[in-house]
Amino acid sequence: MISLRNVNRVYPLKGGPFYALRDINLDIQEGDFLSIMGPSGSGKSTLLHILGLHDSAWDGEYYLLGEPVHKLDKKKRFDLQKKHIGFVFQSYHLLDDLTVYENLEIPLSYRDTPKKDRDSIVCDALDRFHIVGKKDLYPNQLSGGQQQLVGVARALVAKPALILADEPTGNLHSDQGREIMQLFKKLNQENGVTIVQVTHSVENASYGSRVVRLADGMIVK
Ligand SMILES: Nc1ncnc2c1ncn2[C@@H]1O[C@H](COP(=O)(O)OP(=O)(O)OP(=O)(O)O)[C@@H](O)[C@H]1O
Repeated sequence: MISLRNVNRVYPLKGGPFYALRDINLDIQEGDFLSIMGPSGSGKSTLLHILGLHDSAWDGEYYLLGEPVHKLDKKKRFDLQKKHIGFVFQSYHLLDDLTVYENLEIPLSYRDTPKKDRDSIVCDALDRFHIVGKKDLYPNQLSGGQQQLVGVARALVAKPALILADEPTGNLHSDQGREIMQLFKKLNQENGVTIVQVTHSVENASYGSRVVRLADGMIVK
């Protein structure tokens, strides 16, 4: 599903070029549940942003679902992202001027889901995440943990083939955190959704099927 070849992410700093990622070669198969681990500053989030097509200032080759991302223009990358990727990023904020319900509807509108089908899909998601009572509230009327739950619900609502998660349980209570990890595991095992998560937590990594470790921007064995 994903193949990175000799990917570098370099920041031109005053003291000289800084390699946030150096010569990354990585293959991720459909149905993998991969955890990216490593010390702070090792390049985990940088890698996830490249995989998620949020960042384009890298060099090397990136194939996603057979598409050569390194050759695609901005519009094609955006289409690929909207169609196939769900994000659970702590920094990937909900839209503040939309209600919980409207936030959940967005990924469906990107995928041209007919309006008549959207309502039942959004209601199912609200139900599944126990946030039915919050549907008309705005993100700033929710606690941090509730916002994160809505973020997870939004990432999953359009059934993406690939889920990218950056510390997906960061703001959640341990029970809620376990619930999210179990849901990820279920989506992975029963629906074949490919998941890549960045985590510092050995417990969270144990839900996945393999770990890639980064150190100083390089994959270490
Ligand atoms: N805009 C930038 N300009 C310069 N250097 C940057 C920039 N963004 C990130 N870096 C550097 O790239 C390196 C990797 O950062 P990244 O956020 O990917 O680390 P991380 O492994 O996700 O860390 P953490 O676990 O603390 O979130 C860090 O040394 C960081 O300082």
